[in-house]
Amino acid sequence: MKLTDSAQAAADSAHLQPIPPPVDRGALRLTRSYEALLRVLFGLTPLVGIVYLQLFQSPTLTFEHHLAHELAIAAATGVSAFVCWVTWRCYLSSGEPFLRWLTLGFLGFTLIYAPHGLLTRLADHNLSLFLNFGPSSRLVMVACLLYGLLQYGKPAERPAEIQASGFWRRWIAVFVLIDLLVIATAMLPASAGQWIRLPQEAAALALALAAIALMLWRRIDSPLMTIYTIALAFFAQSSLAFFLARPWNHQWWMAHTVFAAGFFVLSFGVTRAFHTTRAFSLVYGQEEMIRRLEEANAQLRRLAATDSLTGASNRRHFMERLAIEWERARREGIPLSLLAIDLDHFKDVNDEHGHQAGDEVLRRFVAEARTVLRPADLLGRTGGEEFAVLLPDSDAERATAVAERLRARMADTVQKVRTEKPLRVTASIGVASFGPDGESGDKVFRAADKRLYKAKNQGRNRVVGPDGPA
Ligand SMILES: Nc1nc2c(ncn2[C@@H]2O[C@H](COP(=O)(O)OP(=O)(O)OP(=O)(O)O)[C@@H](O)[C@H]2O)c(=O)[nH]1
Repeated sequence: MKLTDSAQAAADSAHLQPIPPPVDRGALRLTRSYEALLRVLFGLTPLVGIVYLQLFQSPTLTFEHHLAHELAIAAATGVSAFVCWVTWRCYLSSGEPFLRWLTLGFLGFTLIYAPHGLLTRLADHNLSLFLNFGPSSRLVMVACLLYGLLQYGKPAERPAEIQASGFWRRWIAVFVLIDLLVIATAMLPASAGQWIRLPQEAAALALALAAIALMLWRRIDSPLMTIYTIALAFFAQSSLAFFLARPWNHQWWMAHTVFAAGFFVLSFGVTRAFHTTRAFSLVYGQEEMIRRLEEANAQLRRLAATDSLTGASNRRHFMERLAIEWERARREGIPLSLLAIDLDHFKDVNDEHGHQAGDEVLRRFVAEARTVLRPADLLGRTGGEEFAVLLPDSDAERATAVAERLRARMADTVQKVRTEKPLRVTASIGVASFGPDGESGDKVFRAADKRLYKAKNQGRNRVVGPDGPA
């Protein structure tokens, strides 16, 4: 990647190490593939533990410890309530629709998961009442994460309006209703418990896999969304482990741990967003950041070089280019010429038709001039209604011919610029060349200006070159 001039200058002035030059394509492809593999391997790490326990755990080994479970669920609920609040703050700040659904996912999880801890002691009497809050909370959360993903990249919305519409209240009511539903279904015969728990676990697993597939399909790979995918992979594997587990056995505890790990990874992403842009889609990777900085730099340089009214080069940029082109012309022994242009009786346009009409005439002049000039020629606005053209690789004769074409184009152009009557604005042009008229930009400019005023004095709407009127 080439470091732009201004980025280089900024790096130099701050005594920073410049960005290293690009590495060869082969090495880049290899390291990128390895990085992709690392993500996959890291995302699938829990699977090793899950498969190991499935193959080798003793069916009689369990760890039934109610207090440990209560403490773990209390901590999980507390952390998820906190992360829900941070996500909500991000949403309020950025209005990113994705964050609305992420907040909702955490909110649903918190409200539905809490009774799972609170009712631990009932495990011996009604297993479903204790157990089934878990799969319901995971299913709700993953469904919100998937729906949020469908909202990813959509334009920001107004959080205050969403709040006023009763969105949050409605959903809190839905989550409380789900809690009541879990309680109601727990009253069914004990054998029904598994038929309620397992399909939910399977659905949570399927939705998490669908979300991962969607991420890959949409090729979303910003740093925070990579974290999001890894969290989804962990949630999917925790649902798998819960599916395979029996209450209190090691696979069951393993499933809790895998879910917690996914949760921690995701909440790390949330705090990253909170500390930076408060929008998941606006936290960029380093490579993208550098590309965006370079684009912004280029845009700034373009703006700094351009006259905002007409789009022609401004005086400063024109003079800079003049020095560069003159240096090149001298080195390579090629001709270089300059036109000094002034619109005729422009004051009258302003006085009779207004300043806005005058502005339009200036813009129109630049548009017309561009149709006459080559891409290599540089058109600059050097004053109010004064312009100049730098003509590389053109001697006085050729430059005079270009000037004449430009003059004729203006004289033939009838302008309809917010005026009742169409008007015609002509131009007077002075031509000078580097070498015959001087060896510096100043001298050549003065020569062209002198001829321009000669053109004015001779009646305007004409071109004066080194040999007199064209
Ligand atoms: N609309 C508009 N007018 C401008 C702008 N910059 C300068 N002018 C006007 O351009 C006019 C220049 O007038 P003069 O220098 O007297 O020249 P002129 O009327 O063109 O007469 P000659 O050059 O002698 O043909 C002034 O009225 C300025 O106010 C601009 O950006 N927009």
